[in-house]
Amino acid sequence: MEKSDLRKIYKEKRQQLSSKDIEELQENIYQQIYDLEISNIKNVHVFLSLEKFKEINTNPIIDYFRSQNKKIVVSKSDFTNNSLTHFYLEKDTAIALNKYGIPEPVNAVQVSESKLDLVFVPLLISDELHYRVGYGKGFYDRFLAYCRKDCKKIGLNFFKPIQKISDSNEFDIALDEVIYPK
Ligand SMILES: Nc1nc2c(c(=O)[nH]1)N(C=O)[C@@H](CNc1ccc(C(=O)N[C@@H](CCC(=O)O)C(=O)O)cc1)CN2
Ligand SMILES: Nc1ncnc2c1ncn2[C@@H]1O[C@H](COP(=O)(O)OP(=O)(O)OP(=O)(O)O)[C@@H](O)[C@H]1O
Repeated sequence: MEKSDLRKIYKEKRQQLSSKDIEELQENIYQQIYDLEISNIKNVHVFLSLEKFKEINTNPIIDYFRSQNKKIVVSKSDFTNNSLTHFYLEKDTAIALNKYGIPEPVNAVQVSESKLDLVFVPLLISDELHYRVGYGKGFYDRFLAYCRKDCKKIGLNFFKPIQKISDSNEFDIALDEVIYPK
């Protein structure tokens, strides 16, 4: 199936999840994250959840990596050119919602993509080759292209990958792994 159809279907499927469904699915995903081997990781990039799209709550993920003495990095989105810039999220960093409802850091220290060791990637659906469909603006394809080759890219989703996204293209960067409830 094509990205545009998949985007519609999985946006809708996510909206249909109840709070109870989400709590259970999230817990399963968190447990898999706590089992990751992270001894060589210093800087972890995490997305700050968009409530209107019922994304997984990443706050427990942030708390976990902080408890393991890892530094957290989050992004600000520029919708004029669909690019992301990245900042350290300290315990006292202020967060504000941008006009799309995405939480973003205020007055934080900028970080280059080359410093990132692990990136958690939001997605609507992925396939068995670990390609993904997002909200369709190409933010993450552009961002991941700047990351180091050995930076680990892990997708998070409530839904099991499908067999194949038929129109993946040369810009699409395959993830190393996708965590979904098992
Ligand atoms: N938490 C989180 N942050 C993220 C992403 C994400 O998937 N999740 N993104 C992943 O790439 C980028 C943001 N992508 C977004 C794309 C569209 C809309 C949005 O509100 N779209 C409106 C229509 C907007 C318009 O074009 O005018 C909509 O769908 O209603 C929000 C975020 C960067 N930050
Ligand atoms: N590195 C890039 N350079 C230039 N254009 C790009 C790049 N990556 C993606 N694009 C373009 O961005 C648009 C959206 O890409 P795509 O449909 O793959 O988005 P998506 O992965 O679903 O969205 P997102 O990454 O925002 O969650 C496409 O037209 C694609 O060609």
